[in-house]
Amino acid sequence: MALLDTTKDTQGSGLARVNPDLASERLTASFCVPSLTAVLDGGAERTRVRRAVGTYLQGLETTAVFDISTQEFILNTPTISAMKWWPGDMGRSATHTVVFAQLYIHGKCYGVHPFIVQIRSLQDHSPCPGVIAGDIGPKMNFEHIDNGYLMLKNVRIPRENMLNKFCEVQPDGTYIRHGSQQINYFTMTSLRISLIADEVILPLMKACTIAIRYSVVRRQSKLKPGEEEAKILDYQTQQEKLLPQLAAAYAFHFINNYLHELFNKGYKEIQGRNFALLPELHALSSGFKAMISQYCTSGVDICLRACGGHGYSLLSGLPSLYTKILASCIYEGENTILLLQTARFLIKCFTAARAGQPVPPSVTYLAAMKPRKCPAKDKLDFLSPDIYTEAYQHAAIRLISSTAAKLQDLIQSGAERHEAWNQCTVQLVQAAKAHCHYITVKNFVETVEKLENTAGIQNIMKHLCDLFALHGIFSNAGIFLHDGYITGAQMDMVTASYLDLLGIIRKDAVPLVDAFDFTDKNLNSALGSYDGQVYQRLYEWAQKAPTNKQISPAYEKYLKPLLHNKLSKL
Ligand SMILES: CCCCCCC/C=C/C(=O)SCCNC(=O)CCNC(=O)[C@H](O)C(C)(C)COP(=O)(O)OP(=O)(O)OC[C@H]1O[C@@H](n2cnc3c(N)ncnc32)[C@H](O)[C@@H]1OP(=O)(O)O
Ligand SMILES: Cc1cc2nc3c(=O)[nH]c(=O)nc-3n(C[C@H](O)[C@H](O)[C@H](O)COP(=O)(O)OP(=O)(O)OC[C@H]3O[C@@H](n4cnc5c(N)ncnc54)[C@H](O)[C@@H]3O)c2cc1C
Repeated sequence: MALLDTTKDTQGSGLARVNPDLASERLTASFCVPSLTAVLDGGAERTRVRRAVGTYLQGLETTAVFDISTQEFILNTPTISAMKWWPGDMGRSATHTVVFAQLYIHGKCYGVHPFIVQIRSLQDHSPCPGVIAGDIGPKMNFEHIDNGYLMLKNVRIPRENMLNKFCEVQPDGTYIRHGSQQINYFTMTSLRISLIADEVILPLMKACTIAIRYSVVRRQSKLKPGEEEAKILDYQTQQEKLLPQLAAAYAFHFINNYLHELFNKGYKEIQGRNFALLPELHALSSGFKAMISQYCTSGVDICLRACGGHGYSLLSGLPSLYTKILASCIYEGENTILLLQTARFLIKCFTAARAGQPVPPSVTYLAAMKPRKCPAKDKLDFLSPDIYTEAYQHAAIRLISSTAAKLQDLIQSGAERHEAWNQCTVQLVQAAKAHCHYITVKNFVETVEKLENTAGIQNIMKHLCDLFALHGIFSNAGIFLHDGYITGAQMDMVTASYLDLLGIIRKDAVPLVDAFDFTDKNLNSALGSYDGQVYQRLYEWAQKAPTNKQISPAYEKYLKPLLHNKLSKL
């Protein structure tokens, strides 16, 4: 299946002529767009689940008390502050929902478990007895989804309504668990991974497509006196805004494939009741959901600003991409919380690795004692994947090990573990990000190596990989300079190679976004259509605004009297 429908939808717009700027960009491509699209299409399958939970799961206050006499659970939400807020489709549509609640049997709490609860009548859609549910009101975006609130008052559900694949309550109240407690959180892991492609990477790909196509149509000022106005993408600063975002979109597409592979493997194991992969899967899905959503959200923001005034128009399609993707930094686990989960795993693995114990594959590098200095001698050395991958690995190890040492020191000087942890959280977040950045670069390099049979594609992907890696070093220079692993002189080499790459990738920028294969309908942007007819489309779409179809109501009431001198001059 293609990433998206492949037909370019220029029909219906009445604007079939392709802008010559875009046509020339495509003619000079260094690779074949359909071949690259085919490479991108090798992505993993996606699933989508919806259900209801919030940040501090352990602290959930809604209870499900087992009543042996009736073989039912009785669900209660004790206070307004404990009310569930946000679940999608629950405000006005859903008849049933999965509620996470603390399970109580004979007065003993067994922790958070999922229960199917009917919330509305199947006859007239009215709330079931004891159910208080409604829509949470206006939001920044997501107006198409009725996010809801829910409170339960003595709602009774049959024993069978507890989702019992891994835990069950028998009729006599005996509680049986078939796996780890954490398996109850698995739907979150699954959703975190499955939303990355559609809700996070795709919006960045769309934003890049819009901004890059627009940037070869938009001409402003002159690069050389006497010449015509330059395409804005020919300015180095514009390239430096957009091309790293493009490289990131590719990097994340490939890491998404990596995550899906890991997930499929883990899922298979879990079906066979082997939960060993769960901690690594949780750490990687949390870290990558956070890192990618943060990166892509600022990427979309950069694309919007890079389009100047027209970017701010809703007709560009960019504002709605931004307000939607921003939510991905919050839902399905707020990003800081998730990075701290990754950090928790990293600290444990670091301690184990340094003690010579086995650790999961993604963190075996923590056992390595690495050279203290970057061996690069000139700027071309920084186009060597070994050189920059080592630099990322070194930075991740340094941040993880120094934070582990700080944590240890605080505890040894008498701080309680939770207090020491809180005093390290800023650095823990930084360490988790460095780990994810390192894995992303390493995975990009490995993906490029595997493209050996398609030399043209491999070549351009290598440039993008180099750009992604060097952009990360250039824009986080302090992390690499901190302990002298990279020197100031070497950082100048990084900068030089990084800037060279912008010029190289610039000529392939349009075909690189064409390869994402979005239809015009899908982009819904006056700036980003395939044919590049930006100004005609903007004009046409602006005409359709209701405000252009009627005389301003303010005219009769205010303007006309003013213009006809009938209002007081005071
Ligand atoms: C078209 C539109 C599409 C958009 C759709 C948007 C849909 C959005 C849906 C939602 O937002 S649903 C709500 C999502 N809510 C969350 O994600 C809540 C976030 N909170 C949590 O995930 C957890 O509670 C927590 C904060 C990670 C837990 O922290 P805490 O430290 O309190 O841990 P415990 O609960 O005690 O867990 C201890 C133990 O378990 C490990 N663990 C936590 N989560 C998982 C997991 N998913 N898988 C495996 N293991 C997990 C945790 O790391 C601890 O491990 P140890 O260190 O003790 O070994
Ligand atoms: C568009 C959208 C759709 C949603 N859809 C659903 C849905 O379908 N189902 C559903 O159940 N929920 C849904 N949610 C809710 C969402 O899952 C939560 O909003 C999210 O998990 C964050 O939790 P919170 O709102 O309690 O934030 P909080 O936890 O209150 O976070 C606020 C701030 O406190 C910080 N913070 C909190 N705890 C800690 C800590 N321990 N250490 C350090 N800092 C901390 C956070 O980093 C953040 O900066 C949706 C939310 C949105 C925006």
